[in-house]
Amino acid sequence: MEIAVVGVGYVGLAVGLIFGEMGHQVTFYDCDKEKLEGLKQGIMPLYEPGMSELLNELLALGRIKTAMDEQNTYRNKAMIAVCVGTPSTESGETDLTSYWQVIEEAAKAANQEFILLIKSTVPIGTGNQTATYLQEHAKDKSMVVNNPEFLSQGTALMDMRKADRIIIGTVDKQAAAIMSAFYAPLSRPMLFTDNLGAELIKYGSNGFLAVKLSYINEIAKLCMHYGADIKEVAAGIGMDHRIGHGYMKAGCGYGGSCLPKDTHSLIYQAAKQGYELKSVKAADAVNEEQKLILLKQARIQMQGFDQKRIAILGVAFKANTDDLRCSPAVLNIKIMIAEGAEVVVYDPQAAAKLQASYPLIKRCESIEEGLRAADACFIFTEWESIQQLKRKDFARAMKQVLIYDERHCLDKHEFARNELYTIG
Ligand SMILES: NC(=O)c1ccc[n+]([C@@H]2O[C@H](COP(=O)([O-])OP(=O)(O)OC[C@H]3O[C@@H](n4cnc5c(N)ncnc54)[C@H](O)[C@@H]3O)[C@@H](O)[C@H]2O)c1
Ligand SMILES: O=c1ccn([C@@H]2O[C@H](COP(=O)(O)OP(=O)(O)O[C@H]3O[C@H](CO)[C@@H](O)[C@H](O)[C@H]3O)[C@@H](O)[C@H]2O)c(=O)[nH]1
Repeated sequence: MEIAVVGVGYVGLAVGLIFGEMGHQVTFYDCDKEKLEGLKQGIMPLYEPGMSELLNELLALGRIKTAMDEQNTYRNKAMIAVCVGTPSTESGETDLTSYWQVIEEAAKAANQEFILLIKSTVPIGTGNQTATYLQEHAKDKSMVVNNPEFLSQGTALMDMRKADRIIIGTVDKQAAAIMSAFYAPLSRPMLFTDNLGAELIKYGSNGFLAVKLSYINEIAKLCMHYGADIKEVAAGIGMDHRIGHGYMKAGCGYGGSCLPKDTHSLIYQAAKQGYELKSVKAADAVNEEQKLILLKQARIQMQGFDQKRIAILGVAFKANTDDLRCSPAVLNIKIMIAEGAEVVVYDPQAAAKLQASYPLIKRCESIEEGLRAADACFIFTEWESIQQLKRKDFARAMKQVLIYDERHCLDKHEFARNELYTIG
């Protein structure tokens, strides 16, 4: 099938590369032409494990093209996958400017029947509005399918190949049949629903994950009070098959481009229906507090951050990505700098991006260099190389062993009580 993938961010690239791997002809398009120029030469605009290799493999097979204009993007395509960003505004409302721009362009330029595949996360009702718009502006040419994406950054390709479920949201029987055949080679469970159902499944899933994580984070705070170990407590709770072990790692809360944005959007959308979504609001409030628990503790223990050298290990919002969007590390670093700290950052993928936005930050090429002569160390991202660290690695480099491990990376049994602090 000839497919256009519009928006080459974390989702667009994963979608395009997996569709290419499935044997389809993929044309990438983005308003950022630099990204497209790079892609053409096999250069990834972002870091995601396995993508660079797959891109170059598919380029060599001739399955990937890039288009520099709308005509080459939308003409002669049987499917148009919309993967542009849908950020939330201050109020929580979703900004759909990019999304509608793509729909309008597609309606104008498409010259044959196509499936409009909505991969971007869009507010409930957007699929139906899109169908109405395309009915008027691309008559008899289009079928709208909400096919929300559930990949997580860092494992994007595998999450698509081994998806827990593929949701096909459409009222068009022909489109449902096409999508069923399209995804059949992946042999994953499929659920067919209408557009509204698919949109609610996407927001409902992220809302649920946020609630689950904030719940275990609150139990972690109780553990702090009692002196219990949250890792053991979470393991025991998760052994109940109705609860499970996923999304049970307590720490400095959820960041990234999705959970914060999608929970805010869900709360906003519910409020517009006159409904207060109390559980998700509570999860959001817990998450806000969670990000600063250890900073507040450190501020007291260190008698302020002024003129203290603080080593930061990991700034990405999670391991195996270079993404800094809503990263708890960034918020903490900004506060430390404002309070006079000298901040030294190590992150194998995201440090350069951070330094570009905050030139006051010193970037290190190695963990050892970051820890050298530090008064304290904060761990914000569970990179493999950070999880492997031992007490001696800190002891030989730092002024003293004082670690705030926001992600439970280290083995607490190696450290004295006043050397290592965690949330729970
Ligand atoms: N990142 C994730 O893990 C993830 C997972 C599932 C769903 N989603 C959803 O997928 C969508 C994309 O997320 P992302 O993280 O890939 O975003 P991103 O910011 O990484 O990428 C979006 C891309 O769209 C491009 N773009 C913006 N406006 C455009 C336009 N008018 N025409 C062409 N290109 C345009 C941008 O230049 C950018 O390259 C969002 O709706 C998000 O909520 C994201
Ligand atoms: O047990 C856990 C799991 C996650 N997190 C944090 O939660 C945030 C989000 O993590 P994760 O869900 O793994 O990453 P995302 O790439 O943001 O993926 C989420 O958001 C995507 C966009 O909607 C969805 O597609 C995915 O299903 C959903 O997991 C990160 O800050 C993690 O550190 C924890 O603190 N503890």
